Amino acid sequence: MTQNGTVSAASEKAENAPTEKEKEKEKKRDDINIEEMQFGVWTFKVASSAKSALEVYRSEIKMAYPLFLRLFTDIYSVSPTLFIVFLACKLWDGIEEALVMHLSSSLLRKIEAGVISGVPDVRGIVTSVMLQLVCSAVVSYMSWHSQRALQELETEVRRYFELHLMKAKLSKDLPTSQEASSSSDISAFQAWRAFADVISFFTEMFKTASQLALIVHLSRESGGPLFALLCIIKPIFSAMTFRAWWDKVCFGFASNEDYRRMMSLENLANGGFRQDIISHNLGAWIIQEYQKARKALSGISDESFYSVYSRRETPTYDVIAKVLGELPVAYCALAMIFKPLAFSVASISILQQSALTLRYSLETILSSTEDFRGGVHSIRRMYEATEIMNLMKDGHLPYPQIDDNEEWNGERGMSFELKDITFAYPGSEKTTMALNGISINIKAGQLVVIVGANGSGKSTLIRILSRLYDSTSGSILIDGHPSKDYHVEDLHRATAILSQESDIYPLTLAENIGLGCPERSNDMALIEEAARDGGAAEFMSKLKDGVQTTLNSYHSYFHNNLHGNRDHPLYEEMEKMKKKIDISGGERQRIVAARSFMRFKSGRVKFVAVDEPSSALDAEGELQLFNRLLDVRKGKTMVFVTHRFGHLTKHADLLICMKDGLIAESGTHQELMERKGEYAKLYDIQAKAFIE
Ligand SMILES: Nc1ncnc2c1ncn2[C@@H]1O[C@H](COP(=O)(O)OP(=O)(O)OP(=O)(O)O)[C@@H](O)[C@H]1O
Repeated sequence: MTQNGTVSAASEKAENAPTEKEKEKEKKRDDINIEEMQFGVWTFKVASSAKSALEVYRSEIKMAYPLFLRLFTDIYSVSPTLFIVFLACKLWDGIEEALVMHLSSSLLRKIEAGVISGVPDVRGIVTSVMLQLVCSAVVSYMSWHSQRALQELETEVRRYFELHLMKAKLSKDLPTSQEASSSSDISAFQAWRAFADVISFFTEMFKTASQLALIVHLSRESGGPLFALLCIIKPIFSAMTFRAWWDKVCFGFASNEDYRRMMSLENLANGGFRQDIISHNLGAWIIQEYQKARKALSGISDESFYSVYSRRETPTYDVIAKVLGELPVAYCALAMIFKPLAFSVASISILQQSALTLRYSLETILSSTEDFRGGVHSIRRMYEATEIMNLMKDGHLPYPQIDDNEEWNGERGMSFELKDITFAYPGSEKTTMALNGISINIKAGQLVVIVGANGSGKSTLIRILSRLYDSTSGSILIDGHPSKDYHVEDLHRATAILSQESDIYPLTLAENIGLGCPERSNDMALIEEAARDGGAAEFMSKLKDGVQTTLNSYHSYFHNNLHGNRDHPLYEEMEKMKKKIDISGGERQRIVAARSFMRFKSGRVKFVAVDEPSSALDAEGELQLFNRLLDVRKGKTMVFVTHRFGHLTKHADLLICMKDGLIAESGTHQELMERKGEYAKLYDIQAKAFIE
């Protein structure tokens, strides 16, 4: 007893002990200070790190390094040549300005010397001019190449990541796709932008370094490093003192009640409430309440939070920054006074220009650190999106276990044994389970009808049987083996789901039906047969393009100067493109039903799950659909979920009546009617509707 107690206490302690991940998260939290500030109607929460800015950058770059390596390797693999050309162009971009300036400076000096001495160095000037011309030609040539390489690489990279992201999305199972953490809105374009931002950041760094080197070189005889320092002092000062929100981790919200009331009233006036405002005469009341709130707000700023946050209370910083910006000029002037021979007008002008360019580059770097961080974050999200692990574990057994063809053509459907099944939807905030202890046996080839009130768990049970979800607890045997042991794809291949949730794909109607059996999706004869079985053939024959009609077809177009020119042939063409073809709800359900009949043509289906697929069908259409489904039931287990079960009761081997996630009753129609319980009640309500 004592021993047991000790063991269980120890294991409980171990269970409650924080994991490495939790510890790391906790440590990160400890490193963050959150400061709350109030600006006008806004409350700001600004996070700052307990670490120094340098430490934060260092750790961010360290963490980003493997990501860069991976991204660069991926992009290199997409197109090595383009990648190298692109990097070479960016490298050139980094030194181009410094080189051009260096050449200009050398030419200017020679010209100046010629002007002063009256004897120009013709050879030197001609060489410098030639060099400058060659350099300009190379700059234009490289810039053209850079643009082309950029566009071509962008197209290639976007296609590559689009495919990767699409593959990742398509391989997610249903529970995983419903997890908030698995839903990523990252697109291939964003991934490219992130790459471009990161590269631009590094290019700008390189540019700054090369300009800095040029300045040190140009002013080497007159205290180069000091001059270089004076050039960068202003942007560094501005970056350190400017209160900008974009490089902060912050969260701001309108906390002033009067302001929020004003905004709600404005939304009421602007939103889609016209009918109520007119019929209830709300106009005057809205204006009166708005004015009241406005008055209460008087004296409190409701400017955008971006501008109130970055506004300075005193001009001190601006004055200091301006003065610091003039330091390079002051330095040149002083140096000229004390060391007149060390300077020429040309070198001063070049130094001035270099100082300005350097300052601009530095400011660009400092203001784009957030873009850089954003880029790293997007790259991380993109790789995470392609690496989500499915929540449902795949099994190792093929399905069906019996591999002789006779069984496939055959006599048996799928059998199910469910024991104590409970299920809650991933992320659901409900306090009750969707299924709450279901035990039931469905024999191979049986026809089962599930009835019950809204929300009683019928569709959920169908989803569990079809292995779209795994149960939270309990066990399911399919053909005698635990369902989790089978390959999920094999089970899905052996299952046909005809559900209220299925809809029309943005493809041709023929493809909509043909995709029930992708291997035979081009077989028009089969598609037409499936269309007849699903009751879709007749209405499709009346469409102008018949089975080749596409609903919700993808269109992308642009126009210019066409508005107000309605007689223009291009306007008519554009309008034609805008027109949409639509079909009724019942016709949609017929196409979806035809898709299921197409699925049966694969000859592999052993389980048919029919979940209320006839809600929009007319009475005749519904009867025909059920009869055609019954006609193909040989070799298949069929489970129907329906509120209108009258047609099916006489065919059903088993009726299940559900209530609050539980099986309230099960048995044959006769047995359940005799019991006079929930099923009998539902049946009588339907029957009475016809008698009375
Ligand atoms: N995707 C989902 N996420 C979270 N909860 C869900 C989801 N789908 C259904 N539920 C909840 O699970 C419970 C069972 O729903 P289910 O759809 O199985 O009921 P049903 O008997 O088929 O209802 P109906 O007759 O209205 O189709 C309900 O409480 C419902 O709100």
